[in-house]
Amino acid sequence: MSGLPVEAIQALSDEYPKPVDVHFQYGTAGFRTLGALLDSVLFRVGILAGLRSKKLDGKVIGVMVTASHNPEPDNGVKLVDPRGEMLESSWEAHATTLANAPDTPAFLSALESLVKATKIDLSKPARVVYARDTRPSGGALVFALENGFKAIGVEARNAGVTTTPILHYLVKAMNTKGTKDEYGDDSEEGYMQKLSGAFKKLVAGKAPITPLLIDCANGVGALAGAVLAEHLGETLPIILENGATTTPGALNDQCGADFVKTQQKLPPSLLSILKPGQRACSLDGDADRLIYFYLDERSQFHMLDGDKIAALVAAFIVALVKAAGLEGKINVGVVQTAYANGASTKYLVERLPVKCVPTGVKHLHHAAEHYDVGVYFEANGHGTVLFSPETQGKLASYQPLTPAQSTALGHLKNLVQLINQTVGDALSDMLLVEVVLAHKSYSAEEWDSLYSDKPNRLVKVVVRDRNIFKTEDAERRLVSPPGLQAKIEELVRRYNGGRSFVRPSGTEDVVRVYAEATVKAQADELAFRVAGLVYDETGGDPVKRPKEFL
Ligand SMILES: CC(=O)N[C@H]1[C@@H](OP(=O)(O)O)O[C@H](CO)[C@@H](O)[C@@H]1O
Ligand SMILES: [Mg+2]
Repeated sequence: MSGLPVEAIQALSDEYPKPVDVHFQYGTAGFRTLGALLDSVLFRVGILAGLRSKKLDGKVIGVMVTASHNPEPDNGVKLVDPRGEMLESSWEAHATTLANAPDTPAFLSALESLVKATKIDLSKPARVVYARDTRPSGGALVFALENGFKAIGVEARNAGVTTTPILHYLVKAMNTKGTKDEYGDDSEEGYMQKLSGAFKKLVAGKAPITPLLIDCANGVGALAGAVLAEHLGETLPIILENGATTTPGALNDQCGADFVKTQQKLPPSLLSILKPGQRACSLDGDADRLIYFYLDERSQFHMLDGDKIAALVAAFIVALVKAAGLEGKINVGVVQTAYANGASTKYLVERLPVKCVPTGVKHLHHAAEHYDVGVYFEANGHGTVLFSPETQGKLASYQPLTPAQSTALGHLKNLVQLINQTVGDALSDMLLVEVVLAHKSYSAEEWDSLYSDKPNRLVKVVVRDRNIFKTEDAERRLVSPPGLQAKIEELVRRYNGGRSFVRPSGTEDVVRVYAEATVKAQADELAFRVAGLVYDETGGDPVKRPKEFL
């Protein structure tokens, strides 16, 4: 026997039976499904988090209970590793195995195997910090999680109802506390002070900033946003809309970053509120995604997505590095996915190194770590800027030669404080955007004019088995089913400025088709042609063929 507290686990585990006929999978976003199905998963994740901490010598592990931009009845849970990054991938498989054990004896034996296989010393301490978003199912799920902690013996800290990025911040702050690399005070107040303090220094002496409207997706971003607004005071006047509400079903409904990005339109609740020319942004349900937008003088809606944020920010940092006299000593690079708008990629490659990686924050984050300063954003608004430890060291020891160099160096150092180094963070990214706009005296419209988005269309195709779809070249080409890629290319050639790719979703049981063309109607047509091709070539039922497919 490995020394697991079998009796304690057994007694509690019987209270959380695994629902039959449900297969759980720890995917890119952790476990995510209907909140009502997740009790057993949360209990088991409580134990898993304890074991992960023991494995890492008692370092603090984070647990976040959220389903992000999903509809309100969904919920989910993901683990955060000690530096504030996402769970190591080999443990994703362990999580899946534990969650699917059919009953308590099977669960116990899966635990025994895990402890043995990963050589966990159970006498080590276990420390975890956990939080949840505003979903109604969150309270009961946290209770199940806490029972998991109890069963294995975890020193657990409840961070309450907060954003995903704040939870990541807390994990890193707790693990670096008292060291020379202390990330910040390990409290929400510490997070607020760190961000607002850096922001105030960065905009000192700039023209007053006009009010920014924030659509909080009726979620937890409203709570953190209100605290942040107090810290910022007049330096950034904030108007919070779609705040945390108890209205059932309101979360992410007709609002939030995912709504704006996928619908490419204004949340209806802002129709009578947003004025032409005013800057606005949307957060998602756990405040780790950010999309900006504005109405022009004809009240036309314009969206500034993750690609536009990357372009704005990367160019700004490159200019600062140059102004500080660090050109050639600190290299800035950008990481995107195939979903990045072709116009953004064109804009960026003319200015700095750009890498394309498979979808999923994990891939972007790791690739960004290879640059001195790595800017990464998914088109959907999730991203951040990473300053490597060596770069931070260089900034600390560098001796500027002129006052102008000294000013630029100061800005770079403050950016390191402003930008969440653990994960994409809508509030931190929003402050970053506001800093750049203030420095460049840009309106939203001027920012938008850096480049014009190519018209594009994203379509979902329900197929018999999405596992037959295999890709290469950062998901831009299909290698399986055989022959399909050549047919897609044949279609793409017929469209002016055409680009299209097909990949299986990692979060939904669908295949996604993306298409771009010079003209919007052509982008739509190409997307629906490729969708039709994919459907027909993989045995889609002609009777159920969606009528918009061409
Ligand atoms: C086209 C798209 O937006 N895909 C999203 C979506 O992944 P899929 O694998 O495409 O389902 O969810 C991921 C997790 O939230 C996010 O990282 C990604 O950008
Ligand atoms: Mg999110």
